[in-house]
Order: sequence, then structure tokens, then C-alpha cells
Amino acid sequence: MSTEIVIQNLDKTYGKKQALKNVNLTIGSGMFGLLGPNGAGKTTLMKILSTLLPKTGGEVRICGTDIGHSREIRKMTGYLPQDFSMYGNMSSYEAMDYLGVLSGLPKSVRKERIPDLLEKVNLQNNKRTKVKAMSGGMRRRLGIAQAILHDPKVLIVDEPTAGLDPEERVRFRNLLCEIAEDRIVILSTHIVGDIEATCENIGILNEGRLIYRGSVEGLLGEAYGKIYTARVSKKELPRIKEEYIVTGMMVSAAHADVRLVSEKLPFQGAALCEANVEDAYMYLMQKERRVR
Ligand SMILES: Nc1ncnc2c1ncn2[C@@H]1O[C@H](COP(=O)(O)OP(=O)(O)OP(=O)(O)O)[C@@H](O)[C@H]1O
Repeated sequence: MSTEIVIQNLDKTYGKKQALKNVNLTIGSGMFGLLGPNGAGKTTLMKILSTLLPKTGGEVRICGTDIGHSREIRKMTGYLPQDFSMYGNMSSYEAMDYLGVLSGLPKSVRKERIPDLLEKVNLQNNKRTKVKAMSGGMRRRLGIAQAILHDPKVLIVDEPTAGLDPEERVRFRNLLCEIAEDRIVILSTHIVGDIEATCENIGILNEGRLIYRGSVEGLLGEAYGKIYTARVSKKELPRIKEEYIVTGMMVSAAHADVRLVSEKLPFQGAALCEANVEDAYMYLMQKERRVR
């Protein structure tokens, strides 16, 4: 059985609102990043993959099984939602054990897996810590442990690093990468840096349409020759911000160093530079807005 998600012509409407429009995507094992602005449809797509929402049209198969077989699909998938909160008055071990019971895992399996998983997410010394006494980062790591308690082939994580401090963010990202060694991990985020650091392949959604699917390398290629840096006077800055998408800016007392998106040389003195993922994302978004 292949570890693969195949999405064909997927549509989702909420009343009159079309949240996903003819999405076609194949996701293989490893880390897959899902990017897009607010309201692009990321959560909708993830909830459909986790069988928490029905689709309106199209087909989805996870490891060969149609998404309509929700019982089998739930065995194969783990989901960490955006607003994950777990039984605050329980200790981390008790909460995991309780969720294990709800998933129908026998006691012997729970006894073996829970300590292993708490160790994997570096909470082995917090077995007795109440969930409500944990930091945001610890709670997110516990969320991952519960999402993989039944050993799913697919882990779906919705904006997991928002609000985490840099150290916790890096720790969390590394944990996801480890988990992705033998699974599909889908990571949805607004934070381009998280994708850049961890994902080989990505999809970008905008207003329900998939506007990019492929490798991070390929995305950088899209913006090749379109990103410039320039040192400009502070007086010129408002005009430049008005005319171009500025992806970076450092302002000092005397001048400003800007990074901007432009199809051709924007003005004398600007120099081409290598695109990073954020530049390429901004370029693609700008292109999309112009086309539509
Ligand atoms: N239950 C619902 N009823 C009606 N419209 C909805 C519902 N859920 C989502 N939508 C709409 O569908 C679109 C996609 O929403 P979704 O939450 O999937 O986007 P998102 O990319 O996850 O956004 P964010 O990054 O802000 O979480 C939005 O326009 C949203 O307002």
C-alpha cells in the first residue's frame, strides 16, 4: 500500500461560499507544507482530509482508501487542530491514556506507547504535570503525541507554531521532521520560515485555488530574476512601497535598504538578488492578483 494522498477535482462549498475550487494534488511521504493567506482554504482542506468535514465534489484517496470510508481513514490519520486544548485538569499521561481509550487502544498498547511517545516529544519528565500548567509549546508537543498515539500514516497539523517562542518553534519543527521520516506530515502555516526550514514540497492556496504545487526549489525558480535589492533615500520610500511589493526593509538614519519584487529593473541602482521562499511567495501572490 503506497503512502500517498491523491486529491482530484476537490470542491467544497459552505452555502454560497466556495472554499475549495477544483483542487488537484498528490502528496507523498515526508513533510508537505501548505501555505496561503487567511481564508485561503487550508483548514477546510485539512478537515476534509481528516474526515471532519464532508467534501462537496471530487475525489480523495488516502493510501488507496477513499475518504468516504471514514472509519478506516481515521485509523490512518492524526489531526492536530489550530485550537487544540486538552483536558486541563488531567496530567499529560492521564490525558493521553484517556484519548487512547477513546480511540479504542487496548491497555497493553497504551502502557507501551504512551511513555515512548512522551519521550519522543520530550515530555518524559512531565508525565504528572497538569495540562493546564504546561507552556504553549509543551501543550503543542503533547498535542502531537496524542495525534500519533494510534500510529497513523498521515499526520495533519494546522498552524502549530503560532505563538511559540523561537526555541520552542525550532524544537517543534524538528519533532515534525522526525515524525515525517516514515509518514506523511502536512503542515499548514502562515509562517514561511517554517516551510523553508522543513518541507521539500509545498502547495499554495489562494481563495480556494491551488496556485502552486511542487518543490520549494521550483517555487524559488518562479521568482528567479524578479527580486531586487536597493539602497534608497528615506524620502523615496513611500513611493517605492506604493509601486512595488517590498519584501524586506532596513531603515537607518540616513537611508533605507529595501528588497522588492519587480518583473524588470525597477530603477537605476537596484541589483538582482537571489529569491528566498518569502520573496517567491509574495511574487506569486502579486502575479495571481494581477491575473484575476
Ligand atoms: N463553517 C463555515 N461556514 C461558512 N464559511 C466558512 C466556514 N468555514 C470556513 N468558511 C470560509 O471558507 C473560506 C476558507 O476558510 P478556511 O478556514 O479553510 O481558510 P484558512 O486558509 O484555514 O484560513 P486561516 O489561515 O485564516 O485559518 C473562508 O472564506 C472562510 O470564511
